[in-house]
Amino acid sequence: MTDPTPNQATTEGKKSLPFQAEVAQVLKLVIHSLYSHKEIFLRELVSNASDALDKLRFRNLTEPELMGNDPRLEITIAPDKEKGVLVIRDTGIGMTEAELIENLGTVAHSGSRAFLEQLSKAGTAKDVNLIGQFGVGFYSAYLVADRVEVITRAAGPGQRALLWSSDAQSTFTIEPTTRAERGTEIILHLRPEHKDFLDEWRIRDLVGRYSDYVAYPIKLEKKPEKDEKPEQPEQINRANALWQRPKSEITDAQYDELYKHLTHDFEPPIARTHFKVEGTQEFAGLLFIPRRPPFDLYDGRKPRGVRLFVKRVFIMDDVEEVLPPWLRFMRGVIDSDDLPLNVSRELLQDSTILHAIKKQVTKKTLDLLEEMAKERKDDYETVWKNFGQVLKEGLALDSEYKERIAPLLRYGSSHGEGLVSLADYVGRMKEGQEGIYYLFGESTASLQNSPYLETLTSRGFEVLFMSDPVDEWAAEGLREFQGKPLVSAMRTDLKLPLDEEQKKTKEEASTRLQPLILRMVKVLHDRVREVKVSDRLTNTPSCLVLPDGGTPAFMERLLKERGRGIPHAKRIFEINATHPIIESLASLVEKDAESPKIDEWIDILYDQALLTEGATIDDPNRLARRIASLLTEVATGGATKQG
Ligand SMILES: Nc1ncnc2c1ncn2[C@@H]1O[C@H](COP(=O)(O)OP(=O)(O)OP(=O)(O)O)[C@@H](O)[C@H]1O
Repeated sequence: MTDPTPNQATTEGKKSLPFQAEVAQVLKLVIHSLYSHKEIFLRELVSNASDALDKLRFRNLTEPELMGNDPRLEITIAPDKEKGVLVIRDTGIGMTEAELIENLGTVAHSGSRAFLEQLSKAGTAKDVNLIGQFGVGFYSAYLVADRVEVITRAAGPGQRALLWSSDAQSTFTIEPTTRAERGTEIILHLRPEHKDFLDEWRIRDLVGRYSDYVAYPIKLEKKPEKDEKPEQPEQINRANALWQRPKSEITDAQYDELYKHLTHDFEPPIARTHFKVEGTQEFAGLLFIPRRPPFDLYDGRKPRGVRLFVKRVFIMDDVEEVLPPWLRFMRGVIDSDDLPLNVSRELLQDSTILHAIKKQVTKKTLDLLEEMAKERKDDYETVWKNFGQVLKEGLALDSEYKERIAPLLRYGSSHGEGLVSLADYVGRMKEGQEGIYYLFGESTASLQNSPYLETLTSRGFEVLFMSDPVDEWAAEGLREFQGKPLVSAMRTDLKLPLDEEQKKTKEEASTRLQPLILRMVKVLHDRVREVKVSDRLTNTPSCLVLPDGGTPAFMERLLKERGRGIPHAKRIFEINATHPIIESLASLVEKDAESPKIDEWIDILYDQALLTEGATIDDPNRLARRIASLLTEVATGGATKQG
C-alpha cells in the first residue's frame, strides 16, 4: 500500500495527493464499466450520509458539543439543472482532513477490498462486469459523474471546512473552503448522458425504491425558476422503518398500512409476525401472510415480496434469498445489521450470514403458522386453502422441515365434512389399522364415491382425500406421521388384515375364478400387468390398482398436459369375486367359452375401471356403442349383435 503523503502543496492551501494504487484501479473500473444499474450511486451516497448521521447521533450522547445548537439530522438532495450538478448533503459527523484523506483516498473498508480480491481472481479488466455485481461505496459516484467534489466540516467547535475534488484521474486535491454547518456535501458533476438524474421524478423514484426507510428525512430541494419563490424542501422518504420499533408502539393500522405499501394489496394481511433476532446475527423481521394468494404464486417467475434491507437500505426483494420456495407466499421485510451494504447478489448466495438468517426466518414463519393452526383455526383454514399447495412442496423439497410441516397439513376425509389434520386422523385410528390411508384423485367430490374406499370404509378405516397435483409427491416425501406409514388406497400392497375365514374365501374364489382370470389375462395382456381377486371391493365389479412406484392416472394426465409425460406403469386388474357380473361371466366361461360376449364384457369392465381410476379411455365411442348394445339386448331380451 502506498500511503498518500499530504505535503504536496500546489497553490496556497491546496494540496494535490495521489490516490492509493487500489483506488485508482477501482476508479478506472467504475468509469469504464458498462454497468447498467448506474442508479445505485444514489443509494450508496444516501447510505453513507445516513451512516454519518448515525455516527453523530451516537457520539453526541457523550459529546453534546458535536451537535451544539443545531439538532437537525437530515439528508438533502439538490438537483441543479442549469449547472448539471446533483448535490447530496447531510448534517452528519463530517470529516477532518486526515479522515478525508484516509476515507476518500485509500481502500480501507471491507467492501472495496473484497471487490478488489474478486477482481484479482477474475483477472483485471476482462471482468468489468463485476462492478455491476458490487457496490463500491463512495466511488460509485463516478458511475455518473466525471468530477466529484466533497465539501465537509467535521462536527464540533473549531473544525475547518474542506473541499475535496477529483476527476478520478490519479490524484485528488484538498483545500480549505467555507461551510457554516457541520456535515458533508457530495457534489456530482454529471456526465451529459446522465443528466436524467436531475429530474425530480427520477430522484423520487430512486429514493422511494431504495431509501424509503432510511431513518432520517431525505429532502428534495428544488431550485426556484427565475420568478418563483423558493420552496421549503419536501421530504420524499417515509423515514419510518416500522420494523425497527418495539411492537408495543405499533398499532394494527400501522402494520396494515405498511403491508399495503409493500405489496400493493388492497386488503390487510391475515396474519403477521414481528421479531428481532439478537446474538450472532442481528436482524429485525416483519412478515405477513396475505389474505389472498398473490398473483405470482405459480407463474414460475422468481417470487418477489420479502424485501431484504441492510441497515434500513433496500437491497433486493427475492423471496427465495430469505425463505425456502415453499414459503414463497410470505411478504414483508428483513433488515440485517450484519450484512455489508455493498454485497453482491452472488456473494449473498454464499453468505453464511444470509444462510443463518434464512433458517431463522423459516423458523419464525413456521412458528406463526403453527400458532394460527392452534389458536385461530378458521383463519388457518383460509391460509391452508390459499397456500397449502405451496407449503406441501416443502415435504418433498426440504426433508429438514418435514417434521414441522406435517402437523400443519389439512385434508378432506371420509370421516365427514371439513378438513382434518394428521393428528386428528391418528387419534381416531382403529385398533389393528396399520397406516394412514389416503386416496388421490381429481376432486374430493369424485373421491367420495370411489370404489377404492369400499372395503376401507366398510371396515371403519378413515381415508384422507388428496386432490392437489402436488399431493402424491408430497405424500411420498412425508412417508409417515407419528410412526404410522402413509398408504395409498390405490396401491396393490394395501395389506388389509384378513381373518382366517376371509383368507379361505379369497383362496377359494381365486381357484374358482381361475378360468375367468386366465381369459382376462389373455384379453388384457398388453394392458394390465396381472389379474387377481380383490379384497378391497364390495359394490364394484372391478378396479385397477397401482403397482409399486406407479403414478396415479390423474397425475399422469397432468404431467402429459404440461409436456412432461412419463412412461405408463401397467396396472393390476382386480375383480370382485362376489359381484353378480363377475359371477355370471365366470359361469359363461365355464359353459360357453366360445361366446363372443366374454371378451366384450371383459373389455367393458376394463374401460369402466379406467374411468374409475380417473384415466381416459382410448375409444370412448366403442364403449358407448357396447353399452348401448348391451342395454338393447336386455331391453329386447334377445340376442342383438354387438358392433
Ligand atoms: N457523507 C459522509 N459523511 C461522513 N463520512 C463519509 C461520508 N461519505 C463517506 N464517508 C467516509 O468515507 C468512507 C468510505 O466510504 P465508502 O462509501 O467508500 O465506503 P464505506 O461506506 O466505508 O464502506 P461500505 O460501503 O463497504 O459500507 C466511509 O467509511 C466514511 O468514513
